[in-house]
Amino acid sequence: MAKTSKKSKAKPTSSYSNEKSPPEADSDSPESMSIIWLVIPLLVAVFYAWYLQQNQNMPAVFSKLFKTEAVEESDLYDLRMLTDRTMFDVVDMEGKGKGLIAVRDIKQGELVIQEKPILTVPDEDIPESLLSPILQNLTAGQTKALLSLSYTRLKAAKDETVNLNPKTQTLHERYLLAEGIIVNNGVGIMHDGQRRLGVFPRMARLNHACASAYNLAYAWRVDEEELRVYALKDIRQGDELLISYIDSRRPREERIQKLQQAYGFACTCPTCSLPTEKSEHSDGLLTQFTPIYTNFARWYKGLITGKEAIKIMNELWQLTVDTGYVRERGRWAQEAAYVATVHGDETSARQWLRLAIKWMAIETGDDSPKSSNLQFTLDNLHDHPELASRERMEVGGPIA
Ligand SMILES: C[S@@+](CC[C@H](N)C(=O)[O-])C[C@H]1O[C@@H](n2cnc3c(N)ncnc32)[C@H](O)[C@@H]1O
Repeated sequence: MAKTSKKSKAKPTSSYSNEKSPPEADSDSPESMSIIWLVIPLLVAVFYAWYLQQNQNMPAVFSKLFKTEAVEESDLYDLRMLTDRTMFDVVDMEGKGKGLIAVRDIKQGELVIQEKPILTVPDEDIPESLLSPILQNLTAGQTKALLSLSYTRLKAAKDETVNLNPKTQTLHERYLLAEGIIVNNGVGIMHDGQRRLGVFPRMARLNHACASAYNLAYAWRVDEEELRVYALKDIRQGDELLISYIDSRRPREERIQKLQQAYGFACTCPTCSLPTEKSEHSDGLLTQFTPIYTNFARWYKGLITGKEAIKIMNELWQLTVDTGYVRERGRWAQEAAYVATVHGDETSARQWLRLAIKWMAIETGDDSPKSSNLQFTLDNLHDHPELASRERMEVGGPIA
């Protein structure tokens, strides 16, 4: 290459006709050396760019230069494309693999992720006969997205070694790898009235935190068949985006055991990392949720009055303040509104309904069926079929 370019280079014409042309420069001449010094860095740059491309680390703007038609489709699920980087980025987190970090402040109730599953399977044991055909029907991009996700266990036989290289593995090995990934990343959803596990490549990068430490809530939209993830709290730029994989209203030891069992990791979230005394205090509060709610629920059986039920609901609400666990507020306010409605206390019912609408919108979006139903109830309270259907009583509104 160096020689060709040198030969084609225009030489200065001599003004003396009898002057001989200088001999061709050989490869050790200063001219050819300078070209080599240009070519080597160029080759290194091209190789480095190729390497970044292969390892999904290349900034999106440069990656476009290297795209072929085949890569275009798979890039739909490529990590770079999964985030527009205006809200969050995918980064390596110490001890947790990858995770999502807010690249700007995110307001409580903001929609963070909206995503359709790349595959769904029944929420039970996933046999090879069921999964293999599903895997074969995935596009190249979906396969790439699926196989890039994390797993902690593979269903391989005791002495079986599994080739993890997607390019050379057998269909059986592909099944084992995909099964492990689905178990680790699948999200429970409803489809045609059946409980299934869906894989959502963006959502799958969200790490877990317990109790007050997570800042996102997710909701499945049955009609749209897509997952929505909302900010449960205001999130600051640089904070990790976190959801809860389990019901974390239980003592630390139980939470850690459950996460280890189901997802194969020892939780190191801020709630699980509290010093012993603080952790015991936190456990004491978290374990009060269930008995307090059970006490409230006695109203449904007529075992306590509406006034007593609302008093208990206010205790429950106070517990959400004390623990920072706010995940169920929408539903609990809705239940309190129902108590007030049934006892004909319209003023309290409206107060609870407004609170329920606020929290349901934060948790599931203001256009969700749950939010719309609550708004409908508020707008049509007079026509509620159960209005004042039990003894009329001033039950009381929210104290918070
Ligand atoms: C659904 S994936 C989350 C994204 C994952 N970190 C990745 O790199 O793709 C679940 C896995 O993330 C890791 N993980 C999630 N939350 C964690 C936590 N609080 N502490 C330690 N590891 C965690 C565990 O390896 C877990 O099996």
